[in-house]
Amino acid sequence: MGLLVDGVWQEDWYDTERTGGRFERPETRFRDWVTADGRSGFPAEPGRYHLHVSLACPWAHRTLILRHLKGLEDVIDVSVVDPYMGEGGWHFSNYPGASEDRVNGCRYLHQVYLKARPDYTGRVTVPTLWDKVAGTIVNNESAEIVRMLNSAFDAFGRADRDFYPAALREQIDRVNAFVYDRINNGVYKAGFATRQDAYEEAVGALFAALDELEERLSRQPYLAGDRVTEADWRLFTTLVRFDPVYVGHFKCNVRRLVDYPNLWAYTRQLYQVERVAETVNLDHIKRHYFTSHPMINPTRIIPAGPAVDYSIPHDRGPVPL
Ligand SMILES: N[C@@H](CCC(=O)N[C@@H](CS)C(=O)NCC(=O)O)C(=O)O
Repeated sequence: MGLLVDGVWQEDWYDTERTGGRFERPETRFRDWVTADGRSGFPAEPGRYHLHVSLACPWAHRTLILRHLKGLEDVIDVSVVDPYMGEGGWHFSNYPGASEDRVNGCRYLHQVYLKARPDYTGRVTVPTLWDKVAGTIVNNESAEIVRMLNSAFDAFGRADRDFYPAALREQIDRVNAFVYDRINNGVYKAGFATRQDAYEEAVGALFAALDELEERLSRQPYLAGDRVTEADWRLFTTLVRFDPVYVGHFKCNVRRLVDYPNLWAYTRQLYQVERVAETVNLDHIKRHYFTSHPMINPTRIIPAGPAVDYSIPHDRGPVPL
């Protein structure tokens, strides 16, 4: 666990002392865009871009789901890091489900960052979108990568599927902001808090938000209305980790996902969409969280349960894509 400072790797965790025990997520640094017309300098082309992901990571998981649903598996290839993030940070290995770095042959993800920017200062995170032609990271912000996958590669993928439709953008942006702050990042704010009041603030906001969405999903099928959008996939990757990891490891235990009838059925509904289940690797998910945060789980023991069956039928109907 650590970060790069002026191109040098340092073992260091987030300094929550500075922020009253609160976890504050730093801004991501690589923010260029792949576009269909290439005016950004990064034209969409099959085989040119590569994703470095962790199957454990909810942010990277969003990009894998969009890549799959947009039919881009043969257009954008992927390298998968080992679930254990220890000294040196994320690394590539032959652990089942992980891979080598298929583009640069690096052992550590931080070496990929250094190839892009030799004097880089900042965290070394997944996902990253790598450009093989320019030899650099285009973007390492999942929310933006998801948007690129949704439209920039339409000449090569499922242009008929749109998860950010113009008519719903305002609703999507609004619900994304709420879900990001209170739920996606909310579980991290609870889990990485180092003071009681910071934890209580985060966990209270998290469960108030889940209660609100539980009620919303009793009235409408998806977060932005009648059709599934990126907002749903962004929430899904946190919900699918909730009972196996966040309830215990991040102390988000006021209620479990399975205690929310609508959210639980909705999670199963999204899980059961064509081959989305293949993007969910519970071994990587549990192994990563329980072994990589020794300040939370110093024994690194991975709990045996809970048994959560996402394939149980639900009554919310098939998802129109
Ligand atoms: N804002 C980024 C966050 C990505 C992120 O924090 N990924 C985590 C894994 S779940 C990571 O790589 N953490 C390593 C670190 O913070 O050192 C995004 O959405 O892409």
